[in-house]
Amino acid sequence: MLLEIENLAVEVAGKRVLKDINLSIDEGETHVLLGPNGAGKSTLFLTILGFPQYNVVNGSIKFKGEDITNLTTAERVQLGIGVSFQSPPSIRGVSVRDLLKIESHQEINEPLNARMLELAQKLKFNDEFLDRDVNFGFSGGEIKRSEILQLLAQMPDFTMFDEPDSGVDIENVELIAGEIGTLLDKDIKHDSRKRSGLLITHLGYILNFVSADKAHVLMDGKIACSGNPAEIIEDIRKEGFNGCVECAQCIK
Ligand SMILES: Nc1ncnc2c1ncn2[C@@H]1O[C@H](COP(=O)(O)OP(=O)(O)OP(=O)(O)O)[C@@H](O)[C@H]1O
Repeated sequence: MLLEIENLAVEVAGKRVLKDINLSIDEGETHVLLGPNGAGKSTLFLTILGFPQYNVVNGSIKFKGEDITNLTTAERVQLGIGVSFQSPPSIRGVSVRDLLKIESHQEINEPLNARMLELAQKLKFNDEFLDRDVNFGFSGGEIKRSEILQLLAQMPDFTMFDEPDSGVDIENVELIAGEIGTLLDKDIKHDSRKRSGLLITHLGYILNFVSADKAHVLMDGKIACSGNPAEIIEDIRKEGFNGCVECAQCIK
C-alpha cells in the first residue's frame, strides 16, 4: 500500500476536525474526496503534508511502509508527496523560474532546462511570465496552471489536488486535466501505473477528463461512505450528502 491512514484524529486551533479517518491508497490508484463545505477535506490534505498547526491526536499515516506521522513537511516532500493548493500563498522575491529550478533539482544560476521550458509553454506560460513572483497578482486560472507546472517539476509519487477545477474555464480545465493525467500515470496501462493521487472536487467536473478508481465522502470529520466515483457523485446530485451516505450500496 502506498498511503495508509489509520484511525486518524486531528485538532486544529483546539477543535477536533478529523475524528476517525481510515483510508488506503495503492500504487497507481486515483481516489476522489467529496464532502460538504467544512467537512475537513483540506485539513486531511494538510495533515498528510505535515503542516504543524494540524495536530495529530490519534492514529497514524504511513507512506511507502514508513510511519510519517511525525516527519516534517520537507521530509514528506522528499519522500514523494506533493500537493496542489486551493489558494497557495504568493512568494515575493521568488520567481516562477527559480522555484521551478529548485523543484526540479537544477542549479539556480543555470538556465531553466528544456523539459521545464517545454512544459511551461504547454501550460501557456511565456518567458516573461516565468520571471514574475510566484502567485503574485496571478489570475485564478494562472494559479492553478502554475501549481500544476510546479508539480510537473517535482513529479511526486503521490499528489493531492485541492479543487483543481475551481475557477478554471473549460479550455483550461482540459489542459490542466491532461497534465494531472501525466502526474497520475494515466498514459500508462492501469496495472503498470506507479503514481497515485487524491483529488478534492465539489462538482466532479474534472472527472470527465481524469479517471478515478474510488471516491470517499467525508462528513463531519469521518469517511461516511466509499465506492464508485460516478455512482457516488450521481447519488449526491440526487439525494444530497445525507441521502448519499445512507445508500445501501455504500461500502461502509
Ligand atoms: N487553521 C485553522 N484554524 C481554525 N479552524 C480551522 C483551521 N483550518 C481548518 N479549520 C476549520 O476546520 C473545519 C474544516 O475545514 P476544511 O477547510 O478542512 O474543510 P473542507 O472540507 O476542505 O471545506 P471546503 O469544502 O469549504 O473547502 C472548518 O470548520 C474550518 O473552519
